[in-house]
Amino acid sequence: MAIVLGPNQYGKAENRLVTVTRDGAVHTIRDLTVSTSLRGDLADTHLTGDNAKVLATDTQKNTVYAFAKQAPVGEIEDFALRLGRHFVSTQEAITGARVLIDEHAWERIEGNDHSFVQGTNEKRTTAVTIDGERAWVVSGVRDVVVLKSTGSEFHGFPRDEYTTLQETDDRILATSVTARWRYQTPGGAGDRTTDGIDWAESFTGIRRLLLATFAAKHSLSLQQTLYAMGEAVLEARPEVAEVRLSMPNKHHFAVDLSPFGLTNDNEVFYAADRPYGLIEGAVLRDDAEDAGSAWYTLPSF
Ligand SMILES: O=c1[nH]c(=O)c2[nH]c(=O)[nH]c2[nH]1
Repeated sequence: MAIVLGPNQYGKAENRLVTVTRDGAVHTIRDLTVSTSLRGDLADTHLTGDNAKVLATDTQKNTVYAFAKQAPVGEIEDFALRLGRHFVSTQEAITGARVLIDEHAWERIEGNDHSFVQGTNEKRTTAVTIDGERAWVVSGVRDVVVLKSTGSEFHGFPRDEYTTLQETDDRILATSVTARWRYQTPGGAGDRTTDGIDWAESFTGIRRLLLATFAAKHSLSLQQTLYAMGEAVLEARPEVAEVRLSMPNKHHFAVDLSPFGLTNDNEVFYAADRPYGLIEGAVLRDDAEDAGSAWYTLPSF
């Protein structure tokens, strides 16, 4: 029996980066959380503590801030690709990189050039993986809290000795959507670029589709809604190979008001925060190109 080093990566997690761009008096801010991880020939540091091949996580952090100064950050996908390719092309021992970016939404306060409000906790995300010459881009959205007050049923499930849940043909359906979608590489599996995609337009279109489908789909289960949301994206967006969704069922229980001599016709609910059903799944094209390392170590999937 021998003990060997398994897969590993290392980097600086959750660098908080805020940029201000000035166009005269009008300021624009960007607010990102950037995590970098490097992979490669890193056995020495693990086995003997020889750090000759270890680009310090502190250096990785500094690179994030220096890059933000040297060129406009642009779309988070482009920024992540630039960072990942930089590490892989400048460090001989580093053969792969993973860059995660979450973008926090700020809205301008009406009528003011330099004041902003964080109106939602929602984040636009990307997870870029570089492996040698290849790049995968998995973008997404997190913490999109949605609720429909009708158009949701849940019945027909098995009843065993522990089942107490009542069947319902009208309930509140609420969830906090985490979605990630894997982009096809335009030239197929051998293509080293994903640079032909309009990331901002794609993000806006996909987000709109996810919300519109949640709203319009009459739901017999959150699982059915999840599949419909992924299917809608794949039907409309040829640039996407696969969609993965994680959707907690934020239960709303009708309160029993009978002790007070009152009826409750689906009007008064207790919004429970835990436990919650956790519904997760992937929807993909059956001819999707191989995912390679696109999802490897990604949180939640
Ligand atoms: O949409 C639902 N899916 C389930 O799997 C489930 N389980 C449960 O208790 N309620 C629900 N609702």
